[in-house]
Amino acid sequence: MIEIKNIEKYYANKGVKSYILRHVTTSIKQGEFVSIMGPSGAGKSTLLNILGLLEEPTYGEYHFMGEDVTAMKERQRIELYRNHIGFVFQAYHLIDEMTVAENIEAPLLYKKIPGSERKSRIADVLDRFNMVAKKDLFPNQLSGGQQQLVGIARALVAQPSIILADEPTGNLQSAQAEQIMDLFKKLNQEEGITIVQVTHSEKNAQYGNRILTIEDGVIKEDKATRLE
Ligand SMILES: Nc1ncnc2c1ncn2[C@@H]1O[C@H](COP(=O)(O)OP(=O)(O)OP(=O)(O)O)[C@@H](O)[C@H]1O
Repeated sequence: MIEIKNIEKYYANKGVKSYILRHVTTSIKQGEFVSIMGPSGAGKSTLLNILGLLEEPTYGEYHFMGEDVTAMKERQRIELYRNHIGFVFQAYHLIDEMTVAENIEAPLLYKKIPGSERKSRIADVLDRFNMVAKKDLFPNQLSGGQQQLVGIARALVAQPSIILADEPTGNLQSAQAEQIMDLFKKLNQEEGITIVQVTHSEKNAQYGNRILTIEDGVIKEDKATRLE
């Protein structure tokens, strides 16, 4: 599903290049649940953003679902993102002026899904996440865990092939974090949705099947998680 080869990313400042990622080569198959770990500043979010088509690498090849992303025009990349990628952010990134239902609806409007289908898809995810009673509330009327559930519902409603999550439980208390991780595991195991998350938590990483460790922009280790 994902193949990256020799990805490099640097920022040039006054002629001096600071490398964020160097020679990153890996592949992720459909149905995997991968955790990206490593010290602060190692380049984890940068890699996730590149995988999620939110940032471009300076060099290297990226094939997403068989398509050469680096050769694409911006419009094509946006289209690919809308059709296949659900991104979940640590700080939720919900729109404060929109209700829960409206936030969840937003990606469907971009995809030009007709009104009746939008309604039924929103009803489905609200039901599934036990949030029907909260649908007309605004994000600031919800707990952090509930806001992240809305963030995940918004990512899922567009029926993505992959969910990319950047420290999805970073702002949550442990009980809420466990609920989110259980949900990811279920989505992965029961619905076959590919998941890639950045996490600082070894415990969260164990929910997945593989851990990629990045240090100083380089993949240091690529191993399977403990079998349960
Ligand atoms: N626009 C930019 N210009 C210059 N440097 C940048 C820019 N964006 C990110 N960086 C640098 O890239 C490095 C890697 O950042 P990144 O957010 O990918 O790390 P991370 O491993 O996710 O860290 P954390 O765990 O703290 O979130 C950091 O040192 C950061 O300062």
